[in-house]
This record gives sequence, C-alpha cells and structure tokens, in this order.
Amino acid sequence: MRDDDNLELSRRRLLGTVGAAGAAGLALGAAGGAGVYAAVSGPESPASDATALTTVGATEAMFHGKHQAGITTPLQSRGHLIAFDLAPGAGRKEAAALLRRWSATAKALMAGEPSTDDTGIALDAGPSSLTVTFGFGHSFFGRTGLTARRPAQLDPLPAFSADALDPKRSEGDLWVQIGADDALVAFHALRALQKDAGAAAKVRWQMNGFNRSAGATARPMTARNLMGQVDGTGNPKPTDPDFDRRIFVPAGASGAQEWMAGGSYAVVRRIRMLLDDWEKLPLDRQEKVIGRRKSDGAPLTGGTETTELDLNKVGPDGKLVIPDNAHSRISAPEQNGGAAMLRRPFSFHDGIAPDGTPDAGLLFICWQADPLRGFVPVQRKLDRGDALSAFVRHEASGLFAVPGGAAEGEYVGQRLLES
Ligand SMILES: C=CC1=C(C)c2cc3[nH]c(cc4nc(cc5[nH]c(cc1n2)c(C)c5CCC(=O)O)C(CCC(=O)O)=C4C)c(C)c3C=C
Ligand SMILES: [Fe+2]
Repeated sequence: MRDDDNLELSRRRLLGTVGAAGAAGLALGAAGGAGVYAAVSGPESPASDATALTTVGATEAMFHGKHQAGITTPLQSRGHLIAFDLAPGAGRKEAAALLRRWSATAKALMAGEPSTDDTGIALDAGPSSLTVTFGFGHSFFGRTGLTARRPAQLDPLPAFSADALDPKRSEGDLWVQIGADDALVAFHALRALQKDAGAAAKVRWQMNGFNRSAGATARPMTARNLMGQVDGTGNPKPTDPDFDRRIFVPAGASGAQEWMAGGSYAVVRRIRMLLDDWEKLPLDRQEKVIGRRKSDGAPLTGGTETTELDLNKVGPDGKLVIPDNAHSRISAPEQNGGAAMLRRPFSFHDGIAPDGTPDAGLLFICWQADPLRGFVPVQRKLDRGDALSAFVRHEASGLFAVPGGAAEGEYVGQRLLES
C-alpha cells in the first residue's frame, strides 16, 4: 500500500462540502506534480457532525504504512524543512527516545488530534493533509555509534562546479519535512516537533516553503514554480511499472541497507532563482531554456503537456527545436541512462537580499532508491551545460536516508535504533 493510497477524508469531520460526491468521499491521488483528486469508495459522510470542514481541512494522510507519508503525497501548499543536530552527549538512546516522541506527535497531529501540551495553534482545523517525514543524515551514524549500519547510498554527494553551498544551512544529523494544506496546521506541527526535541537535539537550519493552494485552479494541474514554469510534468508516476524500484529501497534489502526497506533517499537543495535576470529574458528565450512552452508546459516540438519530447526535431532554421542545452533535454531519463527521481519541491521566498534582489527560489527535494542512480548523474550533467544554470544558484544541500513507514505500534527508525 502506498501512502497516497492512504490519504483520505476524515469522515468524522466532513460535512456536506463535497456535495453530491459526498457519498463517495475524496482522496488525493497521483504522486508529486499534478495532484489529481480521485473518488474513493467509503461510507456516507455523517451529516450530523457539527464540525463542518472543507475537503481541504478534512483530508488525512496516514502515519502508518509501508512508506512514510510525504513522499508520494500530492504537493501541499505549505512546507517546513528542519534539520537538527543531536546535542553534545546525546547518543543512540536519546535519539531512539526522540524518534519515539516525534512519531507519537506526528501520528496524533496527522490524524487532526492534539499533541501533548498542545499549543492550540491548529484548533478548529482538520488534518489538512499534514505529513511529517523523518530522515537521518550521514553524521547521525557517527554520533549514535551506528557507523556500521550507514548505507553507502548516504555517502556525501560530490561537489558540483556551480555549487555555492552554505555549510550552516546544509546537511544535519536529523531531517524533518512537514507539509500541510494549511499554514497554521504546518506551523503547529513545527512547534510541537521543535518542543519534542527538548535537550536531545538543536535546530541546525530551517527552511519554509509553499505551493499553490488546493482549489486555486479550475481543475487540478501540475504546479508552477516562481519562474512561472509548469514544473513536475516528467515525474515518474506511481502507476509506472518501475516506480517502486526507482523510488523505494526494496523489501529484501540486505547489509547496511536492511533497515531501509521501504525507505527512500531525499536530496534537498535550496536553489535560489535569479529572478531579476530571468524576468528580463523574452518569452521565446525562456522557453528555449527549458525546451517547453511556458503557458501549458507542452514540449516546443508540439503536442500537449504530456506529449513526449521529440529530441531530434529540427526547425526550418536547421537548428534543434529543443536546444542542446535545454533543461528538459539534459535532465530527461533517456539522456541519463534511465536515471530518474521523484521531484517534490516547495517554492520559497525569504524577502529581499542585501543586494536588492529577491531571496526566492525552489526548495528542490527529490526522492530515489539510490542517489547515485537518480540525482547525482543528472546534476553532474546539468552542472556542465544546462541553460538554466545562468538563472539559478545552489545555496544549500542535504542528503538524508528516510526509513520506511512505521508499522502499527512502531516508531519511525525503530528498525535502525533498536535492532
Ligand atoms: C538534478 C536534478 C534537477 C535539478 C537540480 C533541477 C532544478 C530545476 N528544475 C527546474 C525546472 C524544471 N525542471 C523540469 C524537468 C526536470 N528537471 C529534472 C531534474 C532537475 N531539475 C528532471 C529529472 C526533469 C524531468 C525531465 C524529463 O522527465 O523529461 C521542467 C520541465 C517540466 C517537468 O518535467 O517537470 C522544469 C520547468 C527549475 C526551475 C530548477 C531549479 C530551480
Ligand atoms: Fe528541473
């Protein structure tokens, strides 16, 4: 069972807002990108519930499952990424207790229930598709005496020539991704998890992001980023036959990976967009940078958003219609020995930088079973000759091992920390 199968309306909370569709309820389907609303079967919504919520508030992601929620869950409108370092003197025992506390909090909040010493920030709201996803960084294993169980997939990413990385905003012992379709629900979870950390771990960095709100467009559509591009079209789909193999560590994983069964590796990059430069570029040149139309995301070689790129097509001028250095060409799996990743980003805007330019861009998060067969080969190629490089700057980076979902009665990471 995938966790997008586990997103459902909280029936005890839903009242009438689904209208005629209420008898069936709604669930969010499709991984990253388009975020399709699909009907699911289920009992009638109780019309007697006094607490009326929209479908946005009532949608609930399940904490327990084969995979952690927040990987194939459709993009949420709010996100917080937080990295923690274990406090001096804290080791495996303290880390296990922390993951136990965090899991209990995540489970309660994702169900729309209060946490211990609840702050009341999310009172009146439903679960609002809240997901909390936990990961371990390379340094975690040394701090907890678990170096022998550190998978090779967590080896540091190679340096790329255009990197301008700030170490203080990169990596970390522990990583938490929070996503929700309500800003207060997301902030509530952030506060609860920070308080749970107590004396065991200190915040290393935090980044805040957003996506379009559910219902803002007439129909569910692939997201746009802050450059205005349709972004997410080429993502692998959960219905693809090789989706699980590409994105998740298989059940029979052995050696240092054994505890990662059902897990995935997250590459996180804070990518600043040089929007003042980008916005000066005429539309036709912006489209050549990506190789797709800005209006609807269709390839410049024609068709609709979902039409395959024709990488060999030559225009009347004798030049390739999708240029050699177009981002879509360089990042396409067929140009990278099949390397694929699930991109699930948030946009960010942290105000205006001292030089007067917007400190805005993409909190690029991609998921894969092995970064050496996903992010790394693609980024190596993009680093060498992507037309988009002139308009972006990679400012922070992290690589995290995100274990599989917790079974009923278990906490996230227990298979690593207690066996
Ligand atoms: C190393 C991986 C990638 C980074 C870093 C990256 C940054 C980045 N991308 C966009 C905008 C778009 N990317 C698009 C496609 C696309 N990008 C990557 C990888 C990275 N992008 C892949 C694997 C793909 C899919 C290629 C394919 O399957 O054909 C697109 C086109 C639409 C789409 O498929 O999503 C856009 C637009 C930005 C703005 C950015 C950094 C800020
Ligand atoms: Fe991209």
